Amino acid sequence: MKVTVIGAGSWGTALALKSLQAGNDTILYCRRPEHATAMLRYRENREYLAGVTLPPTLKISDNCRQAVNLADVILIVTPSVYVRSTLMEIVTYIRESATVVLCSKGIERETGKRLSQVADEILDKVTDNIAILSGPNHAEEVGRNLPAATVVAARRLATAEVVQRVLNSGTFRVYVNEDMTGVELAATTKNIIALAAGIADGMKLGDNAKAALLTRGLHEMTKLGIAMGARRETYAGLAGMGDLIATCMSKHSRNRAAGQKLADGMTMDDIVTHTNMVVEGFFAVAAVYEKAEQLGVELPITSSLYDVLYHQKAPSEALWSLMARDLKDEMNI
Ligand SMILES: NC(=O)C1=CN([C@@H]2O[C@H](COP(=O)(O)OP(=O)(O)OC[C@H]3O[C@@H](n4cnc5c(N)ncnc54)[C@H](O)[C@@H]3O)[C@@H](O)[C@H]2O)C=CC1
Ligand SMILES: O=C(CO)COP(=O)(O)O
Repeated sequence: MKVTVIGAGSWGTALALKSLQAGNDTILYCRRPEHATAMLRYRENREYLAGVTLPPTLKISDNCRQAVNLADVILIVTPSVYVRSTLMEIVTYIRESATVVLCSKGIERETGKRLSQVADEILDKVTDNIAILSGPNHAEEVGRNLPAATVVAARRLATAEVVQRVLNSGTFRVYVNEDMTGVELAATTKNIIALAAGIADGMKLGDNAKAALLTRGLHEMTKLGIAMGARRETYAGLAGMGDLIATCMSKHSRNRAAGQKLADGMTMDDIVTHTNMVVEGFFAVAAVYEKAEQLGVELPITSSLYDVLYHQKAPSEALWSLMARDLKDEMNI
């Protein structure tokens, strides 16, 4: 198959390598010509995935039309805030009925739409073969060929199965799932819990507190998912519990690291200024908080983070407010 990856950040680069390994003719499209030139010169993405060699068979291009025009499968791997503008840019070049796979983790803040809904809106006349890819997948490990599993969701199983066959290889096991809503929302909300996990690490709250946070975090993720039409079981899968564990425990997670910096007293603006990498949780907290308010769903951890990020509440104060909430039945949704 001809596969084009849009977005040469760390995850786009790792996915392009997986596609190549699975035997596809693969192009990594890069928006900035100077970044494409550097990757071609060094055969390495020094800016976002240093230390991983890009084989000569991986095509690197800064020509959007050429990269998109002939592709059977297009992976969109930009930060979620750029998914709409990226789709608007490529829509005129996409082949009819091509498969478009959204690999970003987030929802659109302005509209509260899931990324697949944004894609439906923009690609309406071109293709309805739209899929979502998510799972416990840090680019630093996938790019170094360590074994990993992921899940692809689509409205029609056949669409997800195309992507499964295209990306599966000996080191990257691809599952399918028909619950697009659940996979997308789990991918978005686990980043919020990872920020909180980073705060817990930064405050040295211990393993018991972190385990409680992940468990109640998964409950909160599931609660929002069910309110928005997701299946509960998806949250026990790779995109739910799997990615929650990977992101909350990993030294690679930018969201967890950002939480740790919040606990050390840095503000969200300071953190964003000091990194070229995306911290999706920052966008997700605001987008999910607003969505939950509209739906009347109570999300205590998300609301606490909203106060920390947007109302300068001290993380310690947010923690003690969470501990002092009304007593509950664990299983109440
Ligand atoms: N890094 C990882 O391990 C994983 C990341 N993801 C998701 O993939 C998405 C992309 O993340 P990363 O590859 O980590 O990004 P990154 O933080 O490594 O790189 C930032 C990316 O943003 C792009 N960018 C900056 N300004 C842009 C604009 N105006 N328009 C389009 N693109 C622009 C850059 O070219 C670069 O590709 C995110 O939604 C992230 O949550 C998902 C799984 C794993
Ligand atoms: O989604 C990811 C791992 O599955 C990447 O997480 P971070 O953005 O926190 O690094």
